[in-house]
Amino acid sequence: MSQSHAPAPLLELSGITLSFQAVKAISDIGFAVQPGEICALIGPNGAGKSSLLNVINGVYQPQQGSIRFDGVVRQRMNPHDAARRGIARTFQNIALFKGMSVLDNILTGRRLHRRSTWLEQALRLPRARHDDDVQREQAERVLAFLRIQPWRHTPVGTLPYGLQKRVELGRALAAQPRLLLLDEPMAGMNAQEKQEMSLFIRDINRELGTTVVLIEHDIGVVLGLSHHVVVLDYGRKIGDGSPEAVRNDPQVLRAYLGTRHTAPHRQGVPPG
Ligand SMILES: Nc1ncnc2c1ncn2[C@@H]1O[C@H](COP(=O)(O)OP(=O)(O)OP(=O)(O)O)[C@@H](O)[C@H]1O
Repeated sequence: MSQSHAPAPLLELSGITLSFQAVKAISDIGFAVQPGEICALIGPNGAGKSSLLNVINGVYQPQQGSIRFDGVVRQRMNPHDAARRGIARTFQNIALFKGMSVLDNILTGRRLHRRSTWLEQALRLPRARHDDDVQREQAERVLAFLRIQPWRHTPVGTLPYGLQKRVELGRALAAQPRLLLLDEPMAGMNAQEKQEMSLFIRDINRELGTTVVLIEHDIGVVLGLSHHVVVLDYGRKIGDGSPEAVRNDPQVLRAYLGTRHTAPHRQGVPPG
């Protein structure tokens, strides 16, 4: 007798509830992210999207619920543990070292992969020098992948906004994550920059096999890029499915798509 087994989700949230004193940011939310998918979290301002990313990478501890990542269930995890287990993220407001070069910012994403001790580094021992070479080589790969080599020695703060967002993506990518959390990676970009960023995210997903959870307000981008969409409204999940299913869900249309944000088909990347 043959049995078919669906692959285990890489990430599974169940019953997540998070309150900030009187404000219930997230109420009883559960969903699963399959390995290799791009999952978009959408919803109006204040719906709880960023809070949910902060729960996934351990910045916030939910009062209820559990998170299973890569088969291990946990109630509590700090961002350092999350990073060690393969979860990297970018932030809504760029969080780079503005005075440092692009390369040095990317290298900060390699911190967890260093094998030499601080003493070996301070004494410039051969092991530390070898470690530097390895990290630098990996950083150069990221620069090439995101086509930001021409700016490798440029201080990040002097770059245009769209490039800074790309460097932030690069720093997260340098950690070689299994799960990449992107908080509004295209916020504030013009149509061409959004298109470029969408294509980089797609390449990361397809070529490197990285699973992605992203928050995005531009519905055209979301529908063109993602395999799976989760819709939040007032801290509750009101939709969960393929982009086609979600786009036709009357409850979602009522709460979100038809009213407060860009209509479908207006912008975004062409279908894959
Ligand atoms: N640190 C905090 N302290 C108190 N309340 C918070 C905190 N963070 C978020 N909230 C509240 O939780 C709710 C959800 O906020 P959250 O930022 O997660 O929403 P969002 O969907 O990401 O919104 P946006 O699209 O505007 O970024 C909001 O009512 C917000 O005011």
